[in-house]
Amino acid sequence: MTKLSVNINKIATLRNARGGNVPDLLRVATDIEKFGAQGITIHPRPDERHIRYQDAYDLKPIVSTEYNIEGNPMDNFTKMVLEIKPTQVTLVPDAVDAITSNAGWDTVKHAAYLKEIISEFKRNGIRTSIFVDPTLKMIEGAAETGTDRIELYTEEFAKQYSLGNKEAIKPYTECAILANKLNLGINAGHDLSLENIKFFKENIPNLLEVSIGHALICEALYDGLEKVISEYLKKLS
Ligand SMILES: CC(=O)[C@@H](O)[C@H](O)COP(=O)(O)O
Ligand SMILES: NCC(=O)COP(=O)(O)O
Repeated sequence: MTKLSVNINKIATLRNARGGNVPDLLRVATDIEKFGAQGITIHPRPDERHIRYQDAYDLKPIVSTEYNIEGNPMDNFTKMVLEIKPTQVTLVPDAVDAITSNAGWDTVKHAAYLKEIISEFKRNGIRTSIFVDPTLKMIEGAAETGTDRIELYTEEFAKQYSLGNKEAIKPYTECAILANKLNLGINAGHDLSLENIKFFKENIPNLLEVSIGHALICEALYDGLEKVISEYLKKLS
């Protein structure tokens, strides 16, 4: 089974548009879990344009499934994660002003840095995952860092799949096979959707978790969160 972790960044975007507390992020997180999702993901960014650092703290006692916090491990992010101790931290090499995540780690170039920060999170009982492009060299490098898992960056797959190019799954499958050999757990995310998730899952051996936000919230505008989450769960079972 592959776990569904719902990224609630977009709920915070909507809330922040008016400055009040509608929609209530904590209530939505609770409902998402009630509807069967097995995790909640947030990706606070330095400008706090959607998830605020305070949200990350407020969600801790609310999330009863897996709590996944994503971000670039700059000092204030690392301090926050070490205080909150979520189930998992996913390290993403975002630029401060990135509109959204747009690249995985160079796990070879940043090996020493990643090793150090990963061991610090693991010492504190937090599972680690690092965001990577689907290239074998980056998977080998990831294994050297000591991370528990990788998160395959799926934007290119999603883009090609929507154009009808199913061959685009190939590098992801090859990386997953290697990751399995190297005992790395496999997560995936970015632009996954109801349209592409089943095919992606079927081609990735031992896919442990997907984090999905943008498409899922957009789909929920039409069909509602409960129905959409149950459709994802069916496709991931
Ligand atoms: C790590 C990743 O793939 C991103 O999709 C991210 O978590 C979403 O962030 P935004 O909601 O800020 O685009
Ligand atoms: N890690 C990916 C994530 O949390 C959600 O990405 P997206 O579905 O908003 O593209």
